[in-house]
Amino acid sequence: MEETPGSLALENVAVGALNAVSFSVAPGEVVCLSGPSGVGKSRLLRAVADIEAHQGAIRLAGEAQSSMPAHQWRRRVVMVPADSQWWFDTVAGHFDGDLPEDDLAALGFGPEVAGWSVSRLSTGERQRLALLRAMVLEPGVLLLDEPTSNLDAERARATERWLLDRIEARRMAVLWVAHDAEQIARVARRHVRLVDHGMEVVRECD
Ligand SMILES: Nc1ncnc2c1ncn2[C@@H]1O[C@H](COP(=O)(O)OP(=O)(O)OP(=O)(O)O)[C@@H](O)[C@H]1O
Repeated sequence: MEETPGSLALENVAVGALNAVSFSVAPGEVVCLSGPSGVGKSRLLRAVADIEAHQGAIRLAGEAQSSMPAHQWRRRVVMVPADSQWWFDTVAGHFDGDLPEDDLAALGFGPEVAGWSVSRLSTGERQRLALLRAMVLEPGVLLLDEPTSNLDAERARATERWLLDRIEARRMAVLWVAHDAEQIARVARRHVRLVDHGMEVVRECD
């Protein structure tokens, strides 16, 4: 398999009912993952994040997941699940240091959001703040599980632009689960569709 230096590579990964999933994602590239409900998209992301048991090889910049302590892998490979978890009372408690104001503004927040109680956040607010929380960690790989699913169309487009801008600037390799064909066409040049027990590459441009 062709592998760009620094890329995320999956080779014959098997998790749950999925088998033989092989592809790679270059730094700064977004690859979309789609497929019917229950096919295993979230489980595949969890396998890449090293939080779900799986078979096959997963490498980042040539280093195997299996050769690295999990906490070290998870510093470099960060997942934003569809339902984010929050542990502290306030938004600020989940960030080291100040929340970056330009990112907050791009996501539709003012600086006061830092002091907000997590319990008051709407689903869409939680979703956007979970994306920011992951982004400020500056991982090498970002795993996004339907990152705009709880947002209205206008906010979804603004969040999508912010994500693409930061992904390109920080050269992250990104796996992005999406259902909307128009969003997939906007954000990714490559699209991997998971099907019963495996995968097919739907679209690949140079
Ligand atoms: N820990 C687990 N053990 C056994 N089966 C599981 C586990 N987690 C998920 N599953 C099952 O594996 C299948 C794939 O789940 P997954 O959450 O990856 O689907 P998905 O493709 O992300 O679906 P959706 O689009 O609905 O979110 C489902 O049938 C689910 O019930």
